[in-house]
Amino acid sequence: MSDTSRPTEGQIPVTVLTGYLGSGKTTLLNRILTEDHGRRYAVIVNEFGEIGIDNDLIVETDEEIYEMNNGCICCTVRGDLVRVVETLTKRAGRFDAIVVETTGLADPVPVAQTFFMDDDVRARTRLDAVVALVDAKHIGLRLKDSREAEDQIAFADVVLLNKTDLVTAEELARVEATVRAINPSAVIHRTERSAIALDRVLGQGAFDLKRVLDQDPAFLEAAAQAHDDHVCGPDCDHDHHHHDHAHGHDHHGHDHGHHGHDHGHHHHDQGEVAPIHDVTVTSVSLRGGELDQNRFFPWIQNLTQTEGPNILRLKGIIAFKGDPDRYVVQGVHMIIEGDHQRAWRDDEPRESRLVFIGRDLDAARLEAEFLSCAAKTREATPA
Ligand SMILES: Nc1nc2c(ncn2[C@@H]2O[C@H](COP(=O)(O)OP(=O)(O)OP(=O)(O)O)[C@@H](O)[C@H]2O)c(=O)[nH]1
Repeated sequence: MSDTSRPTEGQIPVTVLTGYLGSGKTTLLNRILTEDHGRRYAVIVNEFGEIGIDNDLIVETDEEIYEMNNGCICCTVRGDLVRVVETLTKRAGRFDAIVVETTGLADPVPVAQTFFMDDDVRARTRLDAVVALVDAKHIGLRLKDSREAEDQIAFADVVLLNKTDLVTAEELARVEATVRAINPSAVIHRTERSAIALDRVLGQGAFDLKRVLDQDPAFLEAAAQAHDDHVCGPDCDHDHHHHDHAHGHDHHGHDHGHHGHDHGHHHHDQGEVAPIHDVTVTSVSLRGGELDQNRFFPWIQNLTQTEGPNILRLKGIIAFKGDPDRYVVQGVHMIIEGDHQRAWRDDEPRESRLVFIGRDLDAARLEAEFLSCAAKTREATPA
């Protein structure tokens, strides 16, 4: 391990959680926030769909949670990340460590660089480990169509090979061999529902700057360069080393209702620079009032069976008419699950929110069908 990555007294350890959409990051985060480990975590969450569902899916906690929704953590809001971390480090003593949950489409490299690009941040924090969640069931598909999925695994210090319940032993062995081929040095743990002794994930001292520099000698230079433009502006080409995927889809097209994703990765608007994300992925955010469960469930089940391959992720908080509890629905491709969460509070509107993230999403159709699940308001009384 190099000197630069050696922990020194007073540096706050930072764990970066990465992994593709729906791989189990929030599930792990919730374990970190609820298990009785005697440590306090400050959490920074960056999400992709824009109507703030992720924050609602994190367990209620006394820990400090910072939501960053105005773009993707690995590019446009990196300056914000520096500021949040700076703020946190000034409050050192109130927590023991920082956990950063990135969006499923983020490249962990620029997020990691953040902890080296600013002198203050660098002096006060220590990147402990980049932990990648891998969805054992869907990673095969993802590696075919998404560069991000591979980059996330390649850069990880610790990999949780998750959702082992959804694959056979043979499939799992194949997936593990694939992960190993992408990243020969990561520690790999097999998990179900992200269940793991947290001391195998946190406090690892696993981020190895020397290994990173061996693979990418420009890592720290790129970090310094990123510091110059700080908010990673349009000319941000600091570290897009292997983001060479083509784009060309109109990913504004699905901007819908209450802001579709509009993701904020529009480096290409300025010309030459390749986008650092898979811009064929878009999101559709929907809002409505109370829904009728007899309409909603058949619709969403049918939709995920027919459109599943294009739906990378769906998440929703639904208000069913007559139901005192919030209902959370989540899906990854054709696998969908739902559960009651907690009672609606008197001071919150009984509103239903649903976000789809995927490819070729038909926003108009999704919205029309979603709205047609609305619970009927009181029958009109005949005059
Ligand atoms: N069957 C099964 N489902 C899992 C497992 N781990 C997580 N899930 C489910 O997969 C879905 C996605 O899990 P999350 O923890 O929200 O995934 P995430 O990586 O935070 O998702 P994004 O924030 O959208 O990228 C949820 O419905 C989880 O309950 C697992 O090991 N097995």
